[in-house]
Amino acid sequence: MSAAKPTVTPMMAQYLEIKGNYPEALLFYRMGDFYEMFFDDAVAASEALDIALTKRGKHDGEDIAMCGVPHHAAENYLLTLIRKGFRVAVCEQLESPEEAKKRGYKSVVRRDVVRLVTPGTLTEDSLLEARRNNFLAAYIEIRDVAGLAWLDMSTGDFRVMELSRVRLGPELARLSPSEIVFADAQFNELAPLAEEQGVAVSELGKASFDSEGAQKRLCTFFEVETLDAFGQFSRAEVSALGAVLDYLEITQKGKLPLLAAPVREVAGRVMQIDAATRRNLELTRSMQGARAGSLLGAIDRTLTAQGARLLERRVSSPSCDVAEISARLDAVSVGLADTGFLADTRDSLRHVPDMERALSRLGLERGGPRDLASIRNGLGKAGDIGSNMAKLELPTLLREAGQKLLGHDALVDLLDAALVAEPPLFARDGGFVAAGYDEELDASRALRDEGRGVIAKMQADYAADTGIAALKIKHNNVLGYFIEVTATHAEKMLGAPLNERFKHRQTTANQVRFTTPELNEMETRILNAGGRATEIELRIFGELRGAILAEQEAVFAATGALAEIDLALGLASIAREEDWARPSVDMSHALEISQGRHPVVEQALRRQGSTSFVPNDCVLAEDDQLWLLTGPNMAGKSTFLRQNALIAVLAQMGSYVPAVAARVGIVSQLFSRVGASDDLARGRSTFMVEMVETAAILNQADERALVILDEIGRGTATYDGLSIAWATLEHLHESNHCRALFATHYHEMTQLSDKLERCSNATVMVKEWEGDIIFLHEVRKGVADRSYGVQVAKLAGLPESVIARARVVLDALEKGEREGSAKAVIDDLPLFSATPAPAPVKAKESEVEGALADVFPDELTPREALAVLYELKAKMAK
Ligand SMILES: Nc1ncnc2c1ncn2[C@@H]1O[C@H](COP(=O)(O)OP(=O)(O)OP(=O)(O)O)[C@@H](O)[C@H]1O
Repeated sequence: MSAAKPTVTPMMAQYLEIKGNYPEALLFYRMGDFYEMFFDDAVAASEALDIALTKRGKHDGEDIAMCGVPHHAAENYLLTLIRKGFRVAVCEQLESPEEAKKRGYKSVVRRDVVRLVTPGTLTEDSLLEARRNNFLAAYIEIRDVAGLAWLDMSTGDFRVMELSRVRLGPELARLSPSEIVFADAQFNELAPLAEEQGVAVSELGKASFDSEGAQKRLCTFFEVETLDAFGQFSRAEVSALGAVLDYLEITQKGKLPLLAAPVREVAGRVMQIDAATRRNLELTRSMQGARAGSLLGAIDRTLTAQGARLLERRVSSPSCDVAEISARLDAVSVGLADTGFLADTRDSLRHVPDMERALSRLGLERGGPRDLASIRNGLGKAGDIGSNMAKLELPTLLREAGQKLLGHDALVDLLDAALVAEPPLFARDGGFVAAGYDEELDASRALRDEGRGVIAKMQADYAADTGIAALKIKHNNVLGYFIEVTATHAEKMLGAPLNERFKHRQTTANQVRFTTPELNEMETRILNAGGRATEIELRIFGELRGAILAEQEAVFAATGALAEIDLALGLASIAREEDWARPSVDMSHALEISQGRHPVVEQALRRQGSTSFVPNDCVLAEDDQLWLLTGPNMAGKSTFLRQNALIAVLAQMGSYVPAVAARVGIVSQLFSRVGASDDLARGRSTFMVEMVETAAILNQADERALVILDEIGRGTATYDGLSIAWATLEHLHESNHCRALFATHYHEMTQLSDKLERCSNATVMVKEWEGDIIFLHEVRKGVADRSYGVQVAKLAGLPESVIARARVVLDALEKGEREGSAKAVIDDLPLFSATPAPAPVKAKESEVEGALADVFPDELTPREALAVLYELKAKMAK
């Protein structure tokens, strides 16, 4: 007796075979109008998507878990799954069930995966953030050299650079790709580096990274004999570029997007900023991870998605090239000088859609009629902007950008003539080609619409002939057109003489359905006309798409130019709104900022309606490179430190800066560290993190570096901390020779300025008034007299008894220090409870308080209340 053979249905066999090729991904298996998932995929997806888990048949005697999502709503589900870290293999039906049946009664519909959806390979607007690039990267180490290539598939931007392992983290922080691909042999070692920064990791076999294969792949793709046409690439760079391309081939199943020729980025061309510094300075994300509250959020006045993406790239990668920076600044200055140009151009930019992404979807055969319309509208506006710019005297960057906007008239005219104003999303629905564009289409549409009119007339005639007023002609996908009456009229319709004319088709619970030969004939005519219309529209869609793709390079150039113009004018707008100044950028070692402000804090203070921001100077020069900043807590030390770093970033990205004047000698590396910030996620103690980060600075900072250190050393015991801070400052001065701003609470360190010739002291001023402190937020050369920590604690609402006790302990400690033995004095201190609470310092009653004491609000009329308010305000002003 043989054991019952496990039965696998042909469909399940097909499923298992396809799934076997994509073990890492969830398989979306198309069945009719649904994508179904089975087995473990179903369990994982139902949990991630919060949808019902059901069963379908058995496999090896076990129930098969199943869940599904409707095909038309798949994008939303895909988004959720990708966000939750899944990859999804989309498996479609490649033929209709009828076609399958022709091959034999039991044939299963042919299916295969048409696309592997991963975080780095998205192109749909609904799956992407419009204002951010979505990069896919590949990294490979070949001996001591590594190559990093990255690509935004939705815009076609393709870049590569050579680097060493230590630079991988900082570069990932700069680019923040969504996904990175490593070679399988290096995967385990490298994946944690990327995952630490929230980048999804994927692996590819050795062959994908093989430099010879990669070279061939790239040449074939770009249709060139050798890559030299694009520049000189090292082996590692070619490998990384080739791997990106291979990953696209694998995930897109051969349908490759439009890619710009690869551009080599040279190390040293942009300011190096590591991950911790980016976080700390909140360049593109605030500490909470949002765009709002970051430098990027505060300065973004761009109006197009492509402009916003360019802005983020610029903020992330400030330039080190003086000529490039000046060219960008020239462009911004035009926007400030010519307000008419600024306003007109920005009005047009407001209507420019995301052409970059529309173009890449069209390239991938994923586009729809709206993408055609985006190109039409975008190029149309581009033409307006371009011809306006052609009339003006403009600096090089804007002049060249303006030229790229022109010359698209033929394409715009074609699209204008062919498309309706607001086309539908999907080509298959038809209705996007404008009337009058194609004669045959117009004729088919007329026939189809006429047919619909004839049906309406038929319904009226049948109702009259049968005497059944409620008779209707309806349509569904199963029966096509049919005549429907309620069950109450069934007898009449089924009996003579009507049964001669009306053929019964279906009886449902409440209705009976019929047809007639005339109706059948009409239906065929309508279907043919409708089908023909759709066919023609799809053909026209293909032609329009072809016409756009034939000019893809010029269209890409136009989108790039629009981004550049939008960015320059966006920066001009913020400079105007916030009264910023044009920085002078040169190759000196200066950082001279006159009346600088912190762009984000200044805006926040204004929003809160509190005091206005106090501007401050910072003058670092060849002979005064290090400022040691002391001052009470809350005085504004951190704000001052950061604002100077941000001004350097802004200046070098080509923006005006929040200051009255600024001179920035190119900063090649920017470091910013704050003492004792927690990094529990990485499992390192606070102090350890602080030291690891400080070590990185001391080992790397060169003469062009700008280093911002905020209370380094505070994470450990006082004397250890002081010693480390001391030695760090000495090292910066003696070995790194870089510019640095160093904030500390260790007043002992202020003596260092006597010893270190290029180091000086600065302090943030406060005023003491009747036992309280008033923050002036003014930075001056000199030394803070003390910390005022106790006063700040009082402001924070520490209990009065604790404040009093702290004062006593502080006095004793200071006295001990003066007398050389803190311990002896502390031993003499009476215990907490024994300390008599000193009488609270009674502040003198102010004039306003005196006047207020005499006011009884309940007895005032509104007018009197207003008068009192004016009076009080006048007293305050005295
Ligand atoms: N120049 C300024 N003008 C107006 N307000 C300021 C200025 N600088 C700082 N502030 C305000 O003071 C607050 C404290 O500033 P900041 O955190 O820089 O102080 P700090 O000296 O670094 O304090 P701590 O030593 O406690 O870290 C800020 O949140 C800001 O609202």
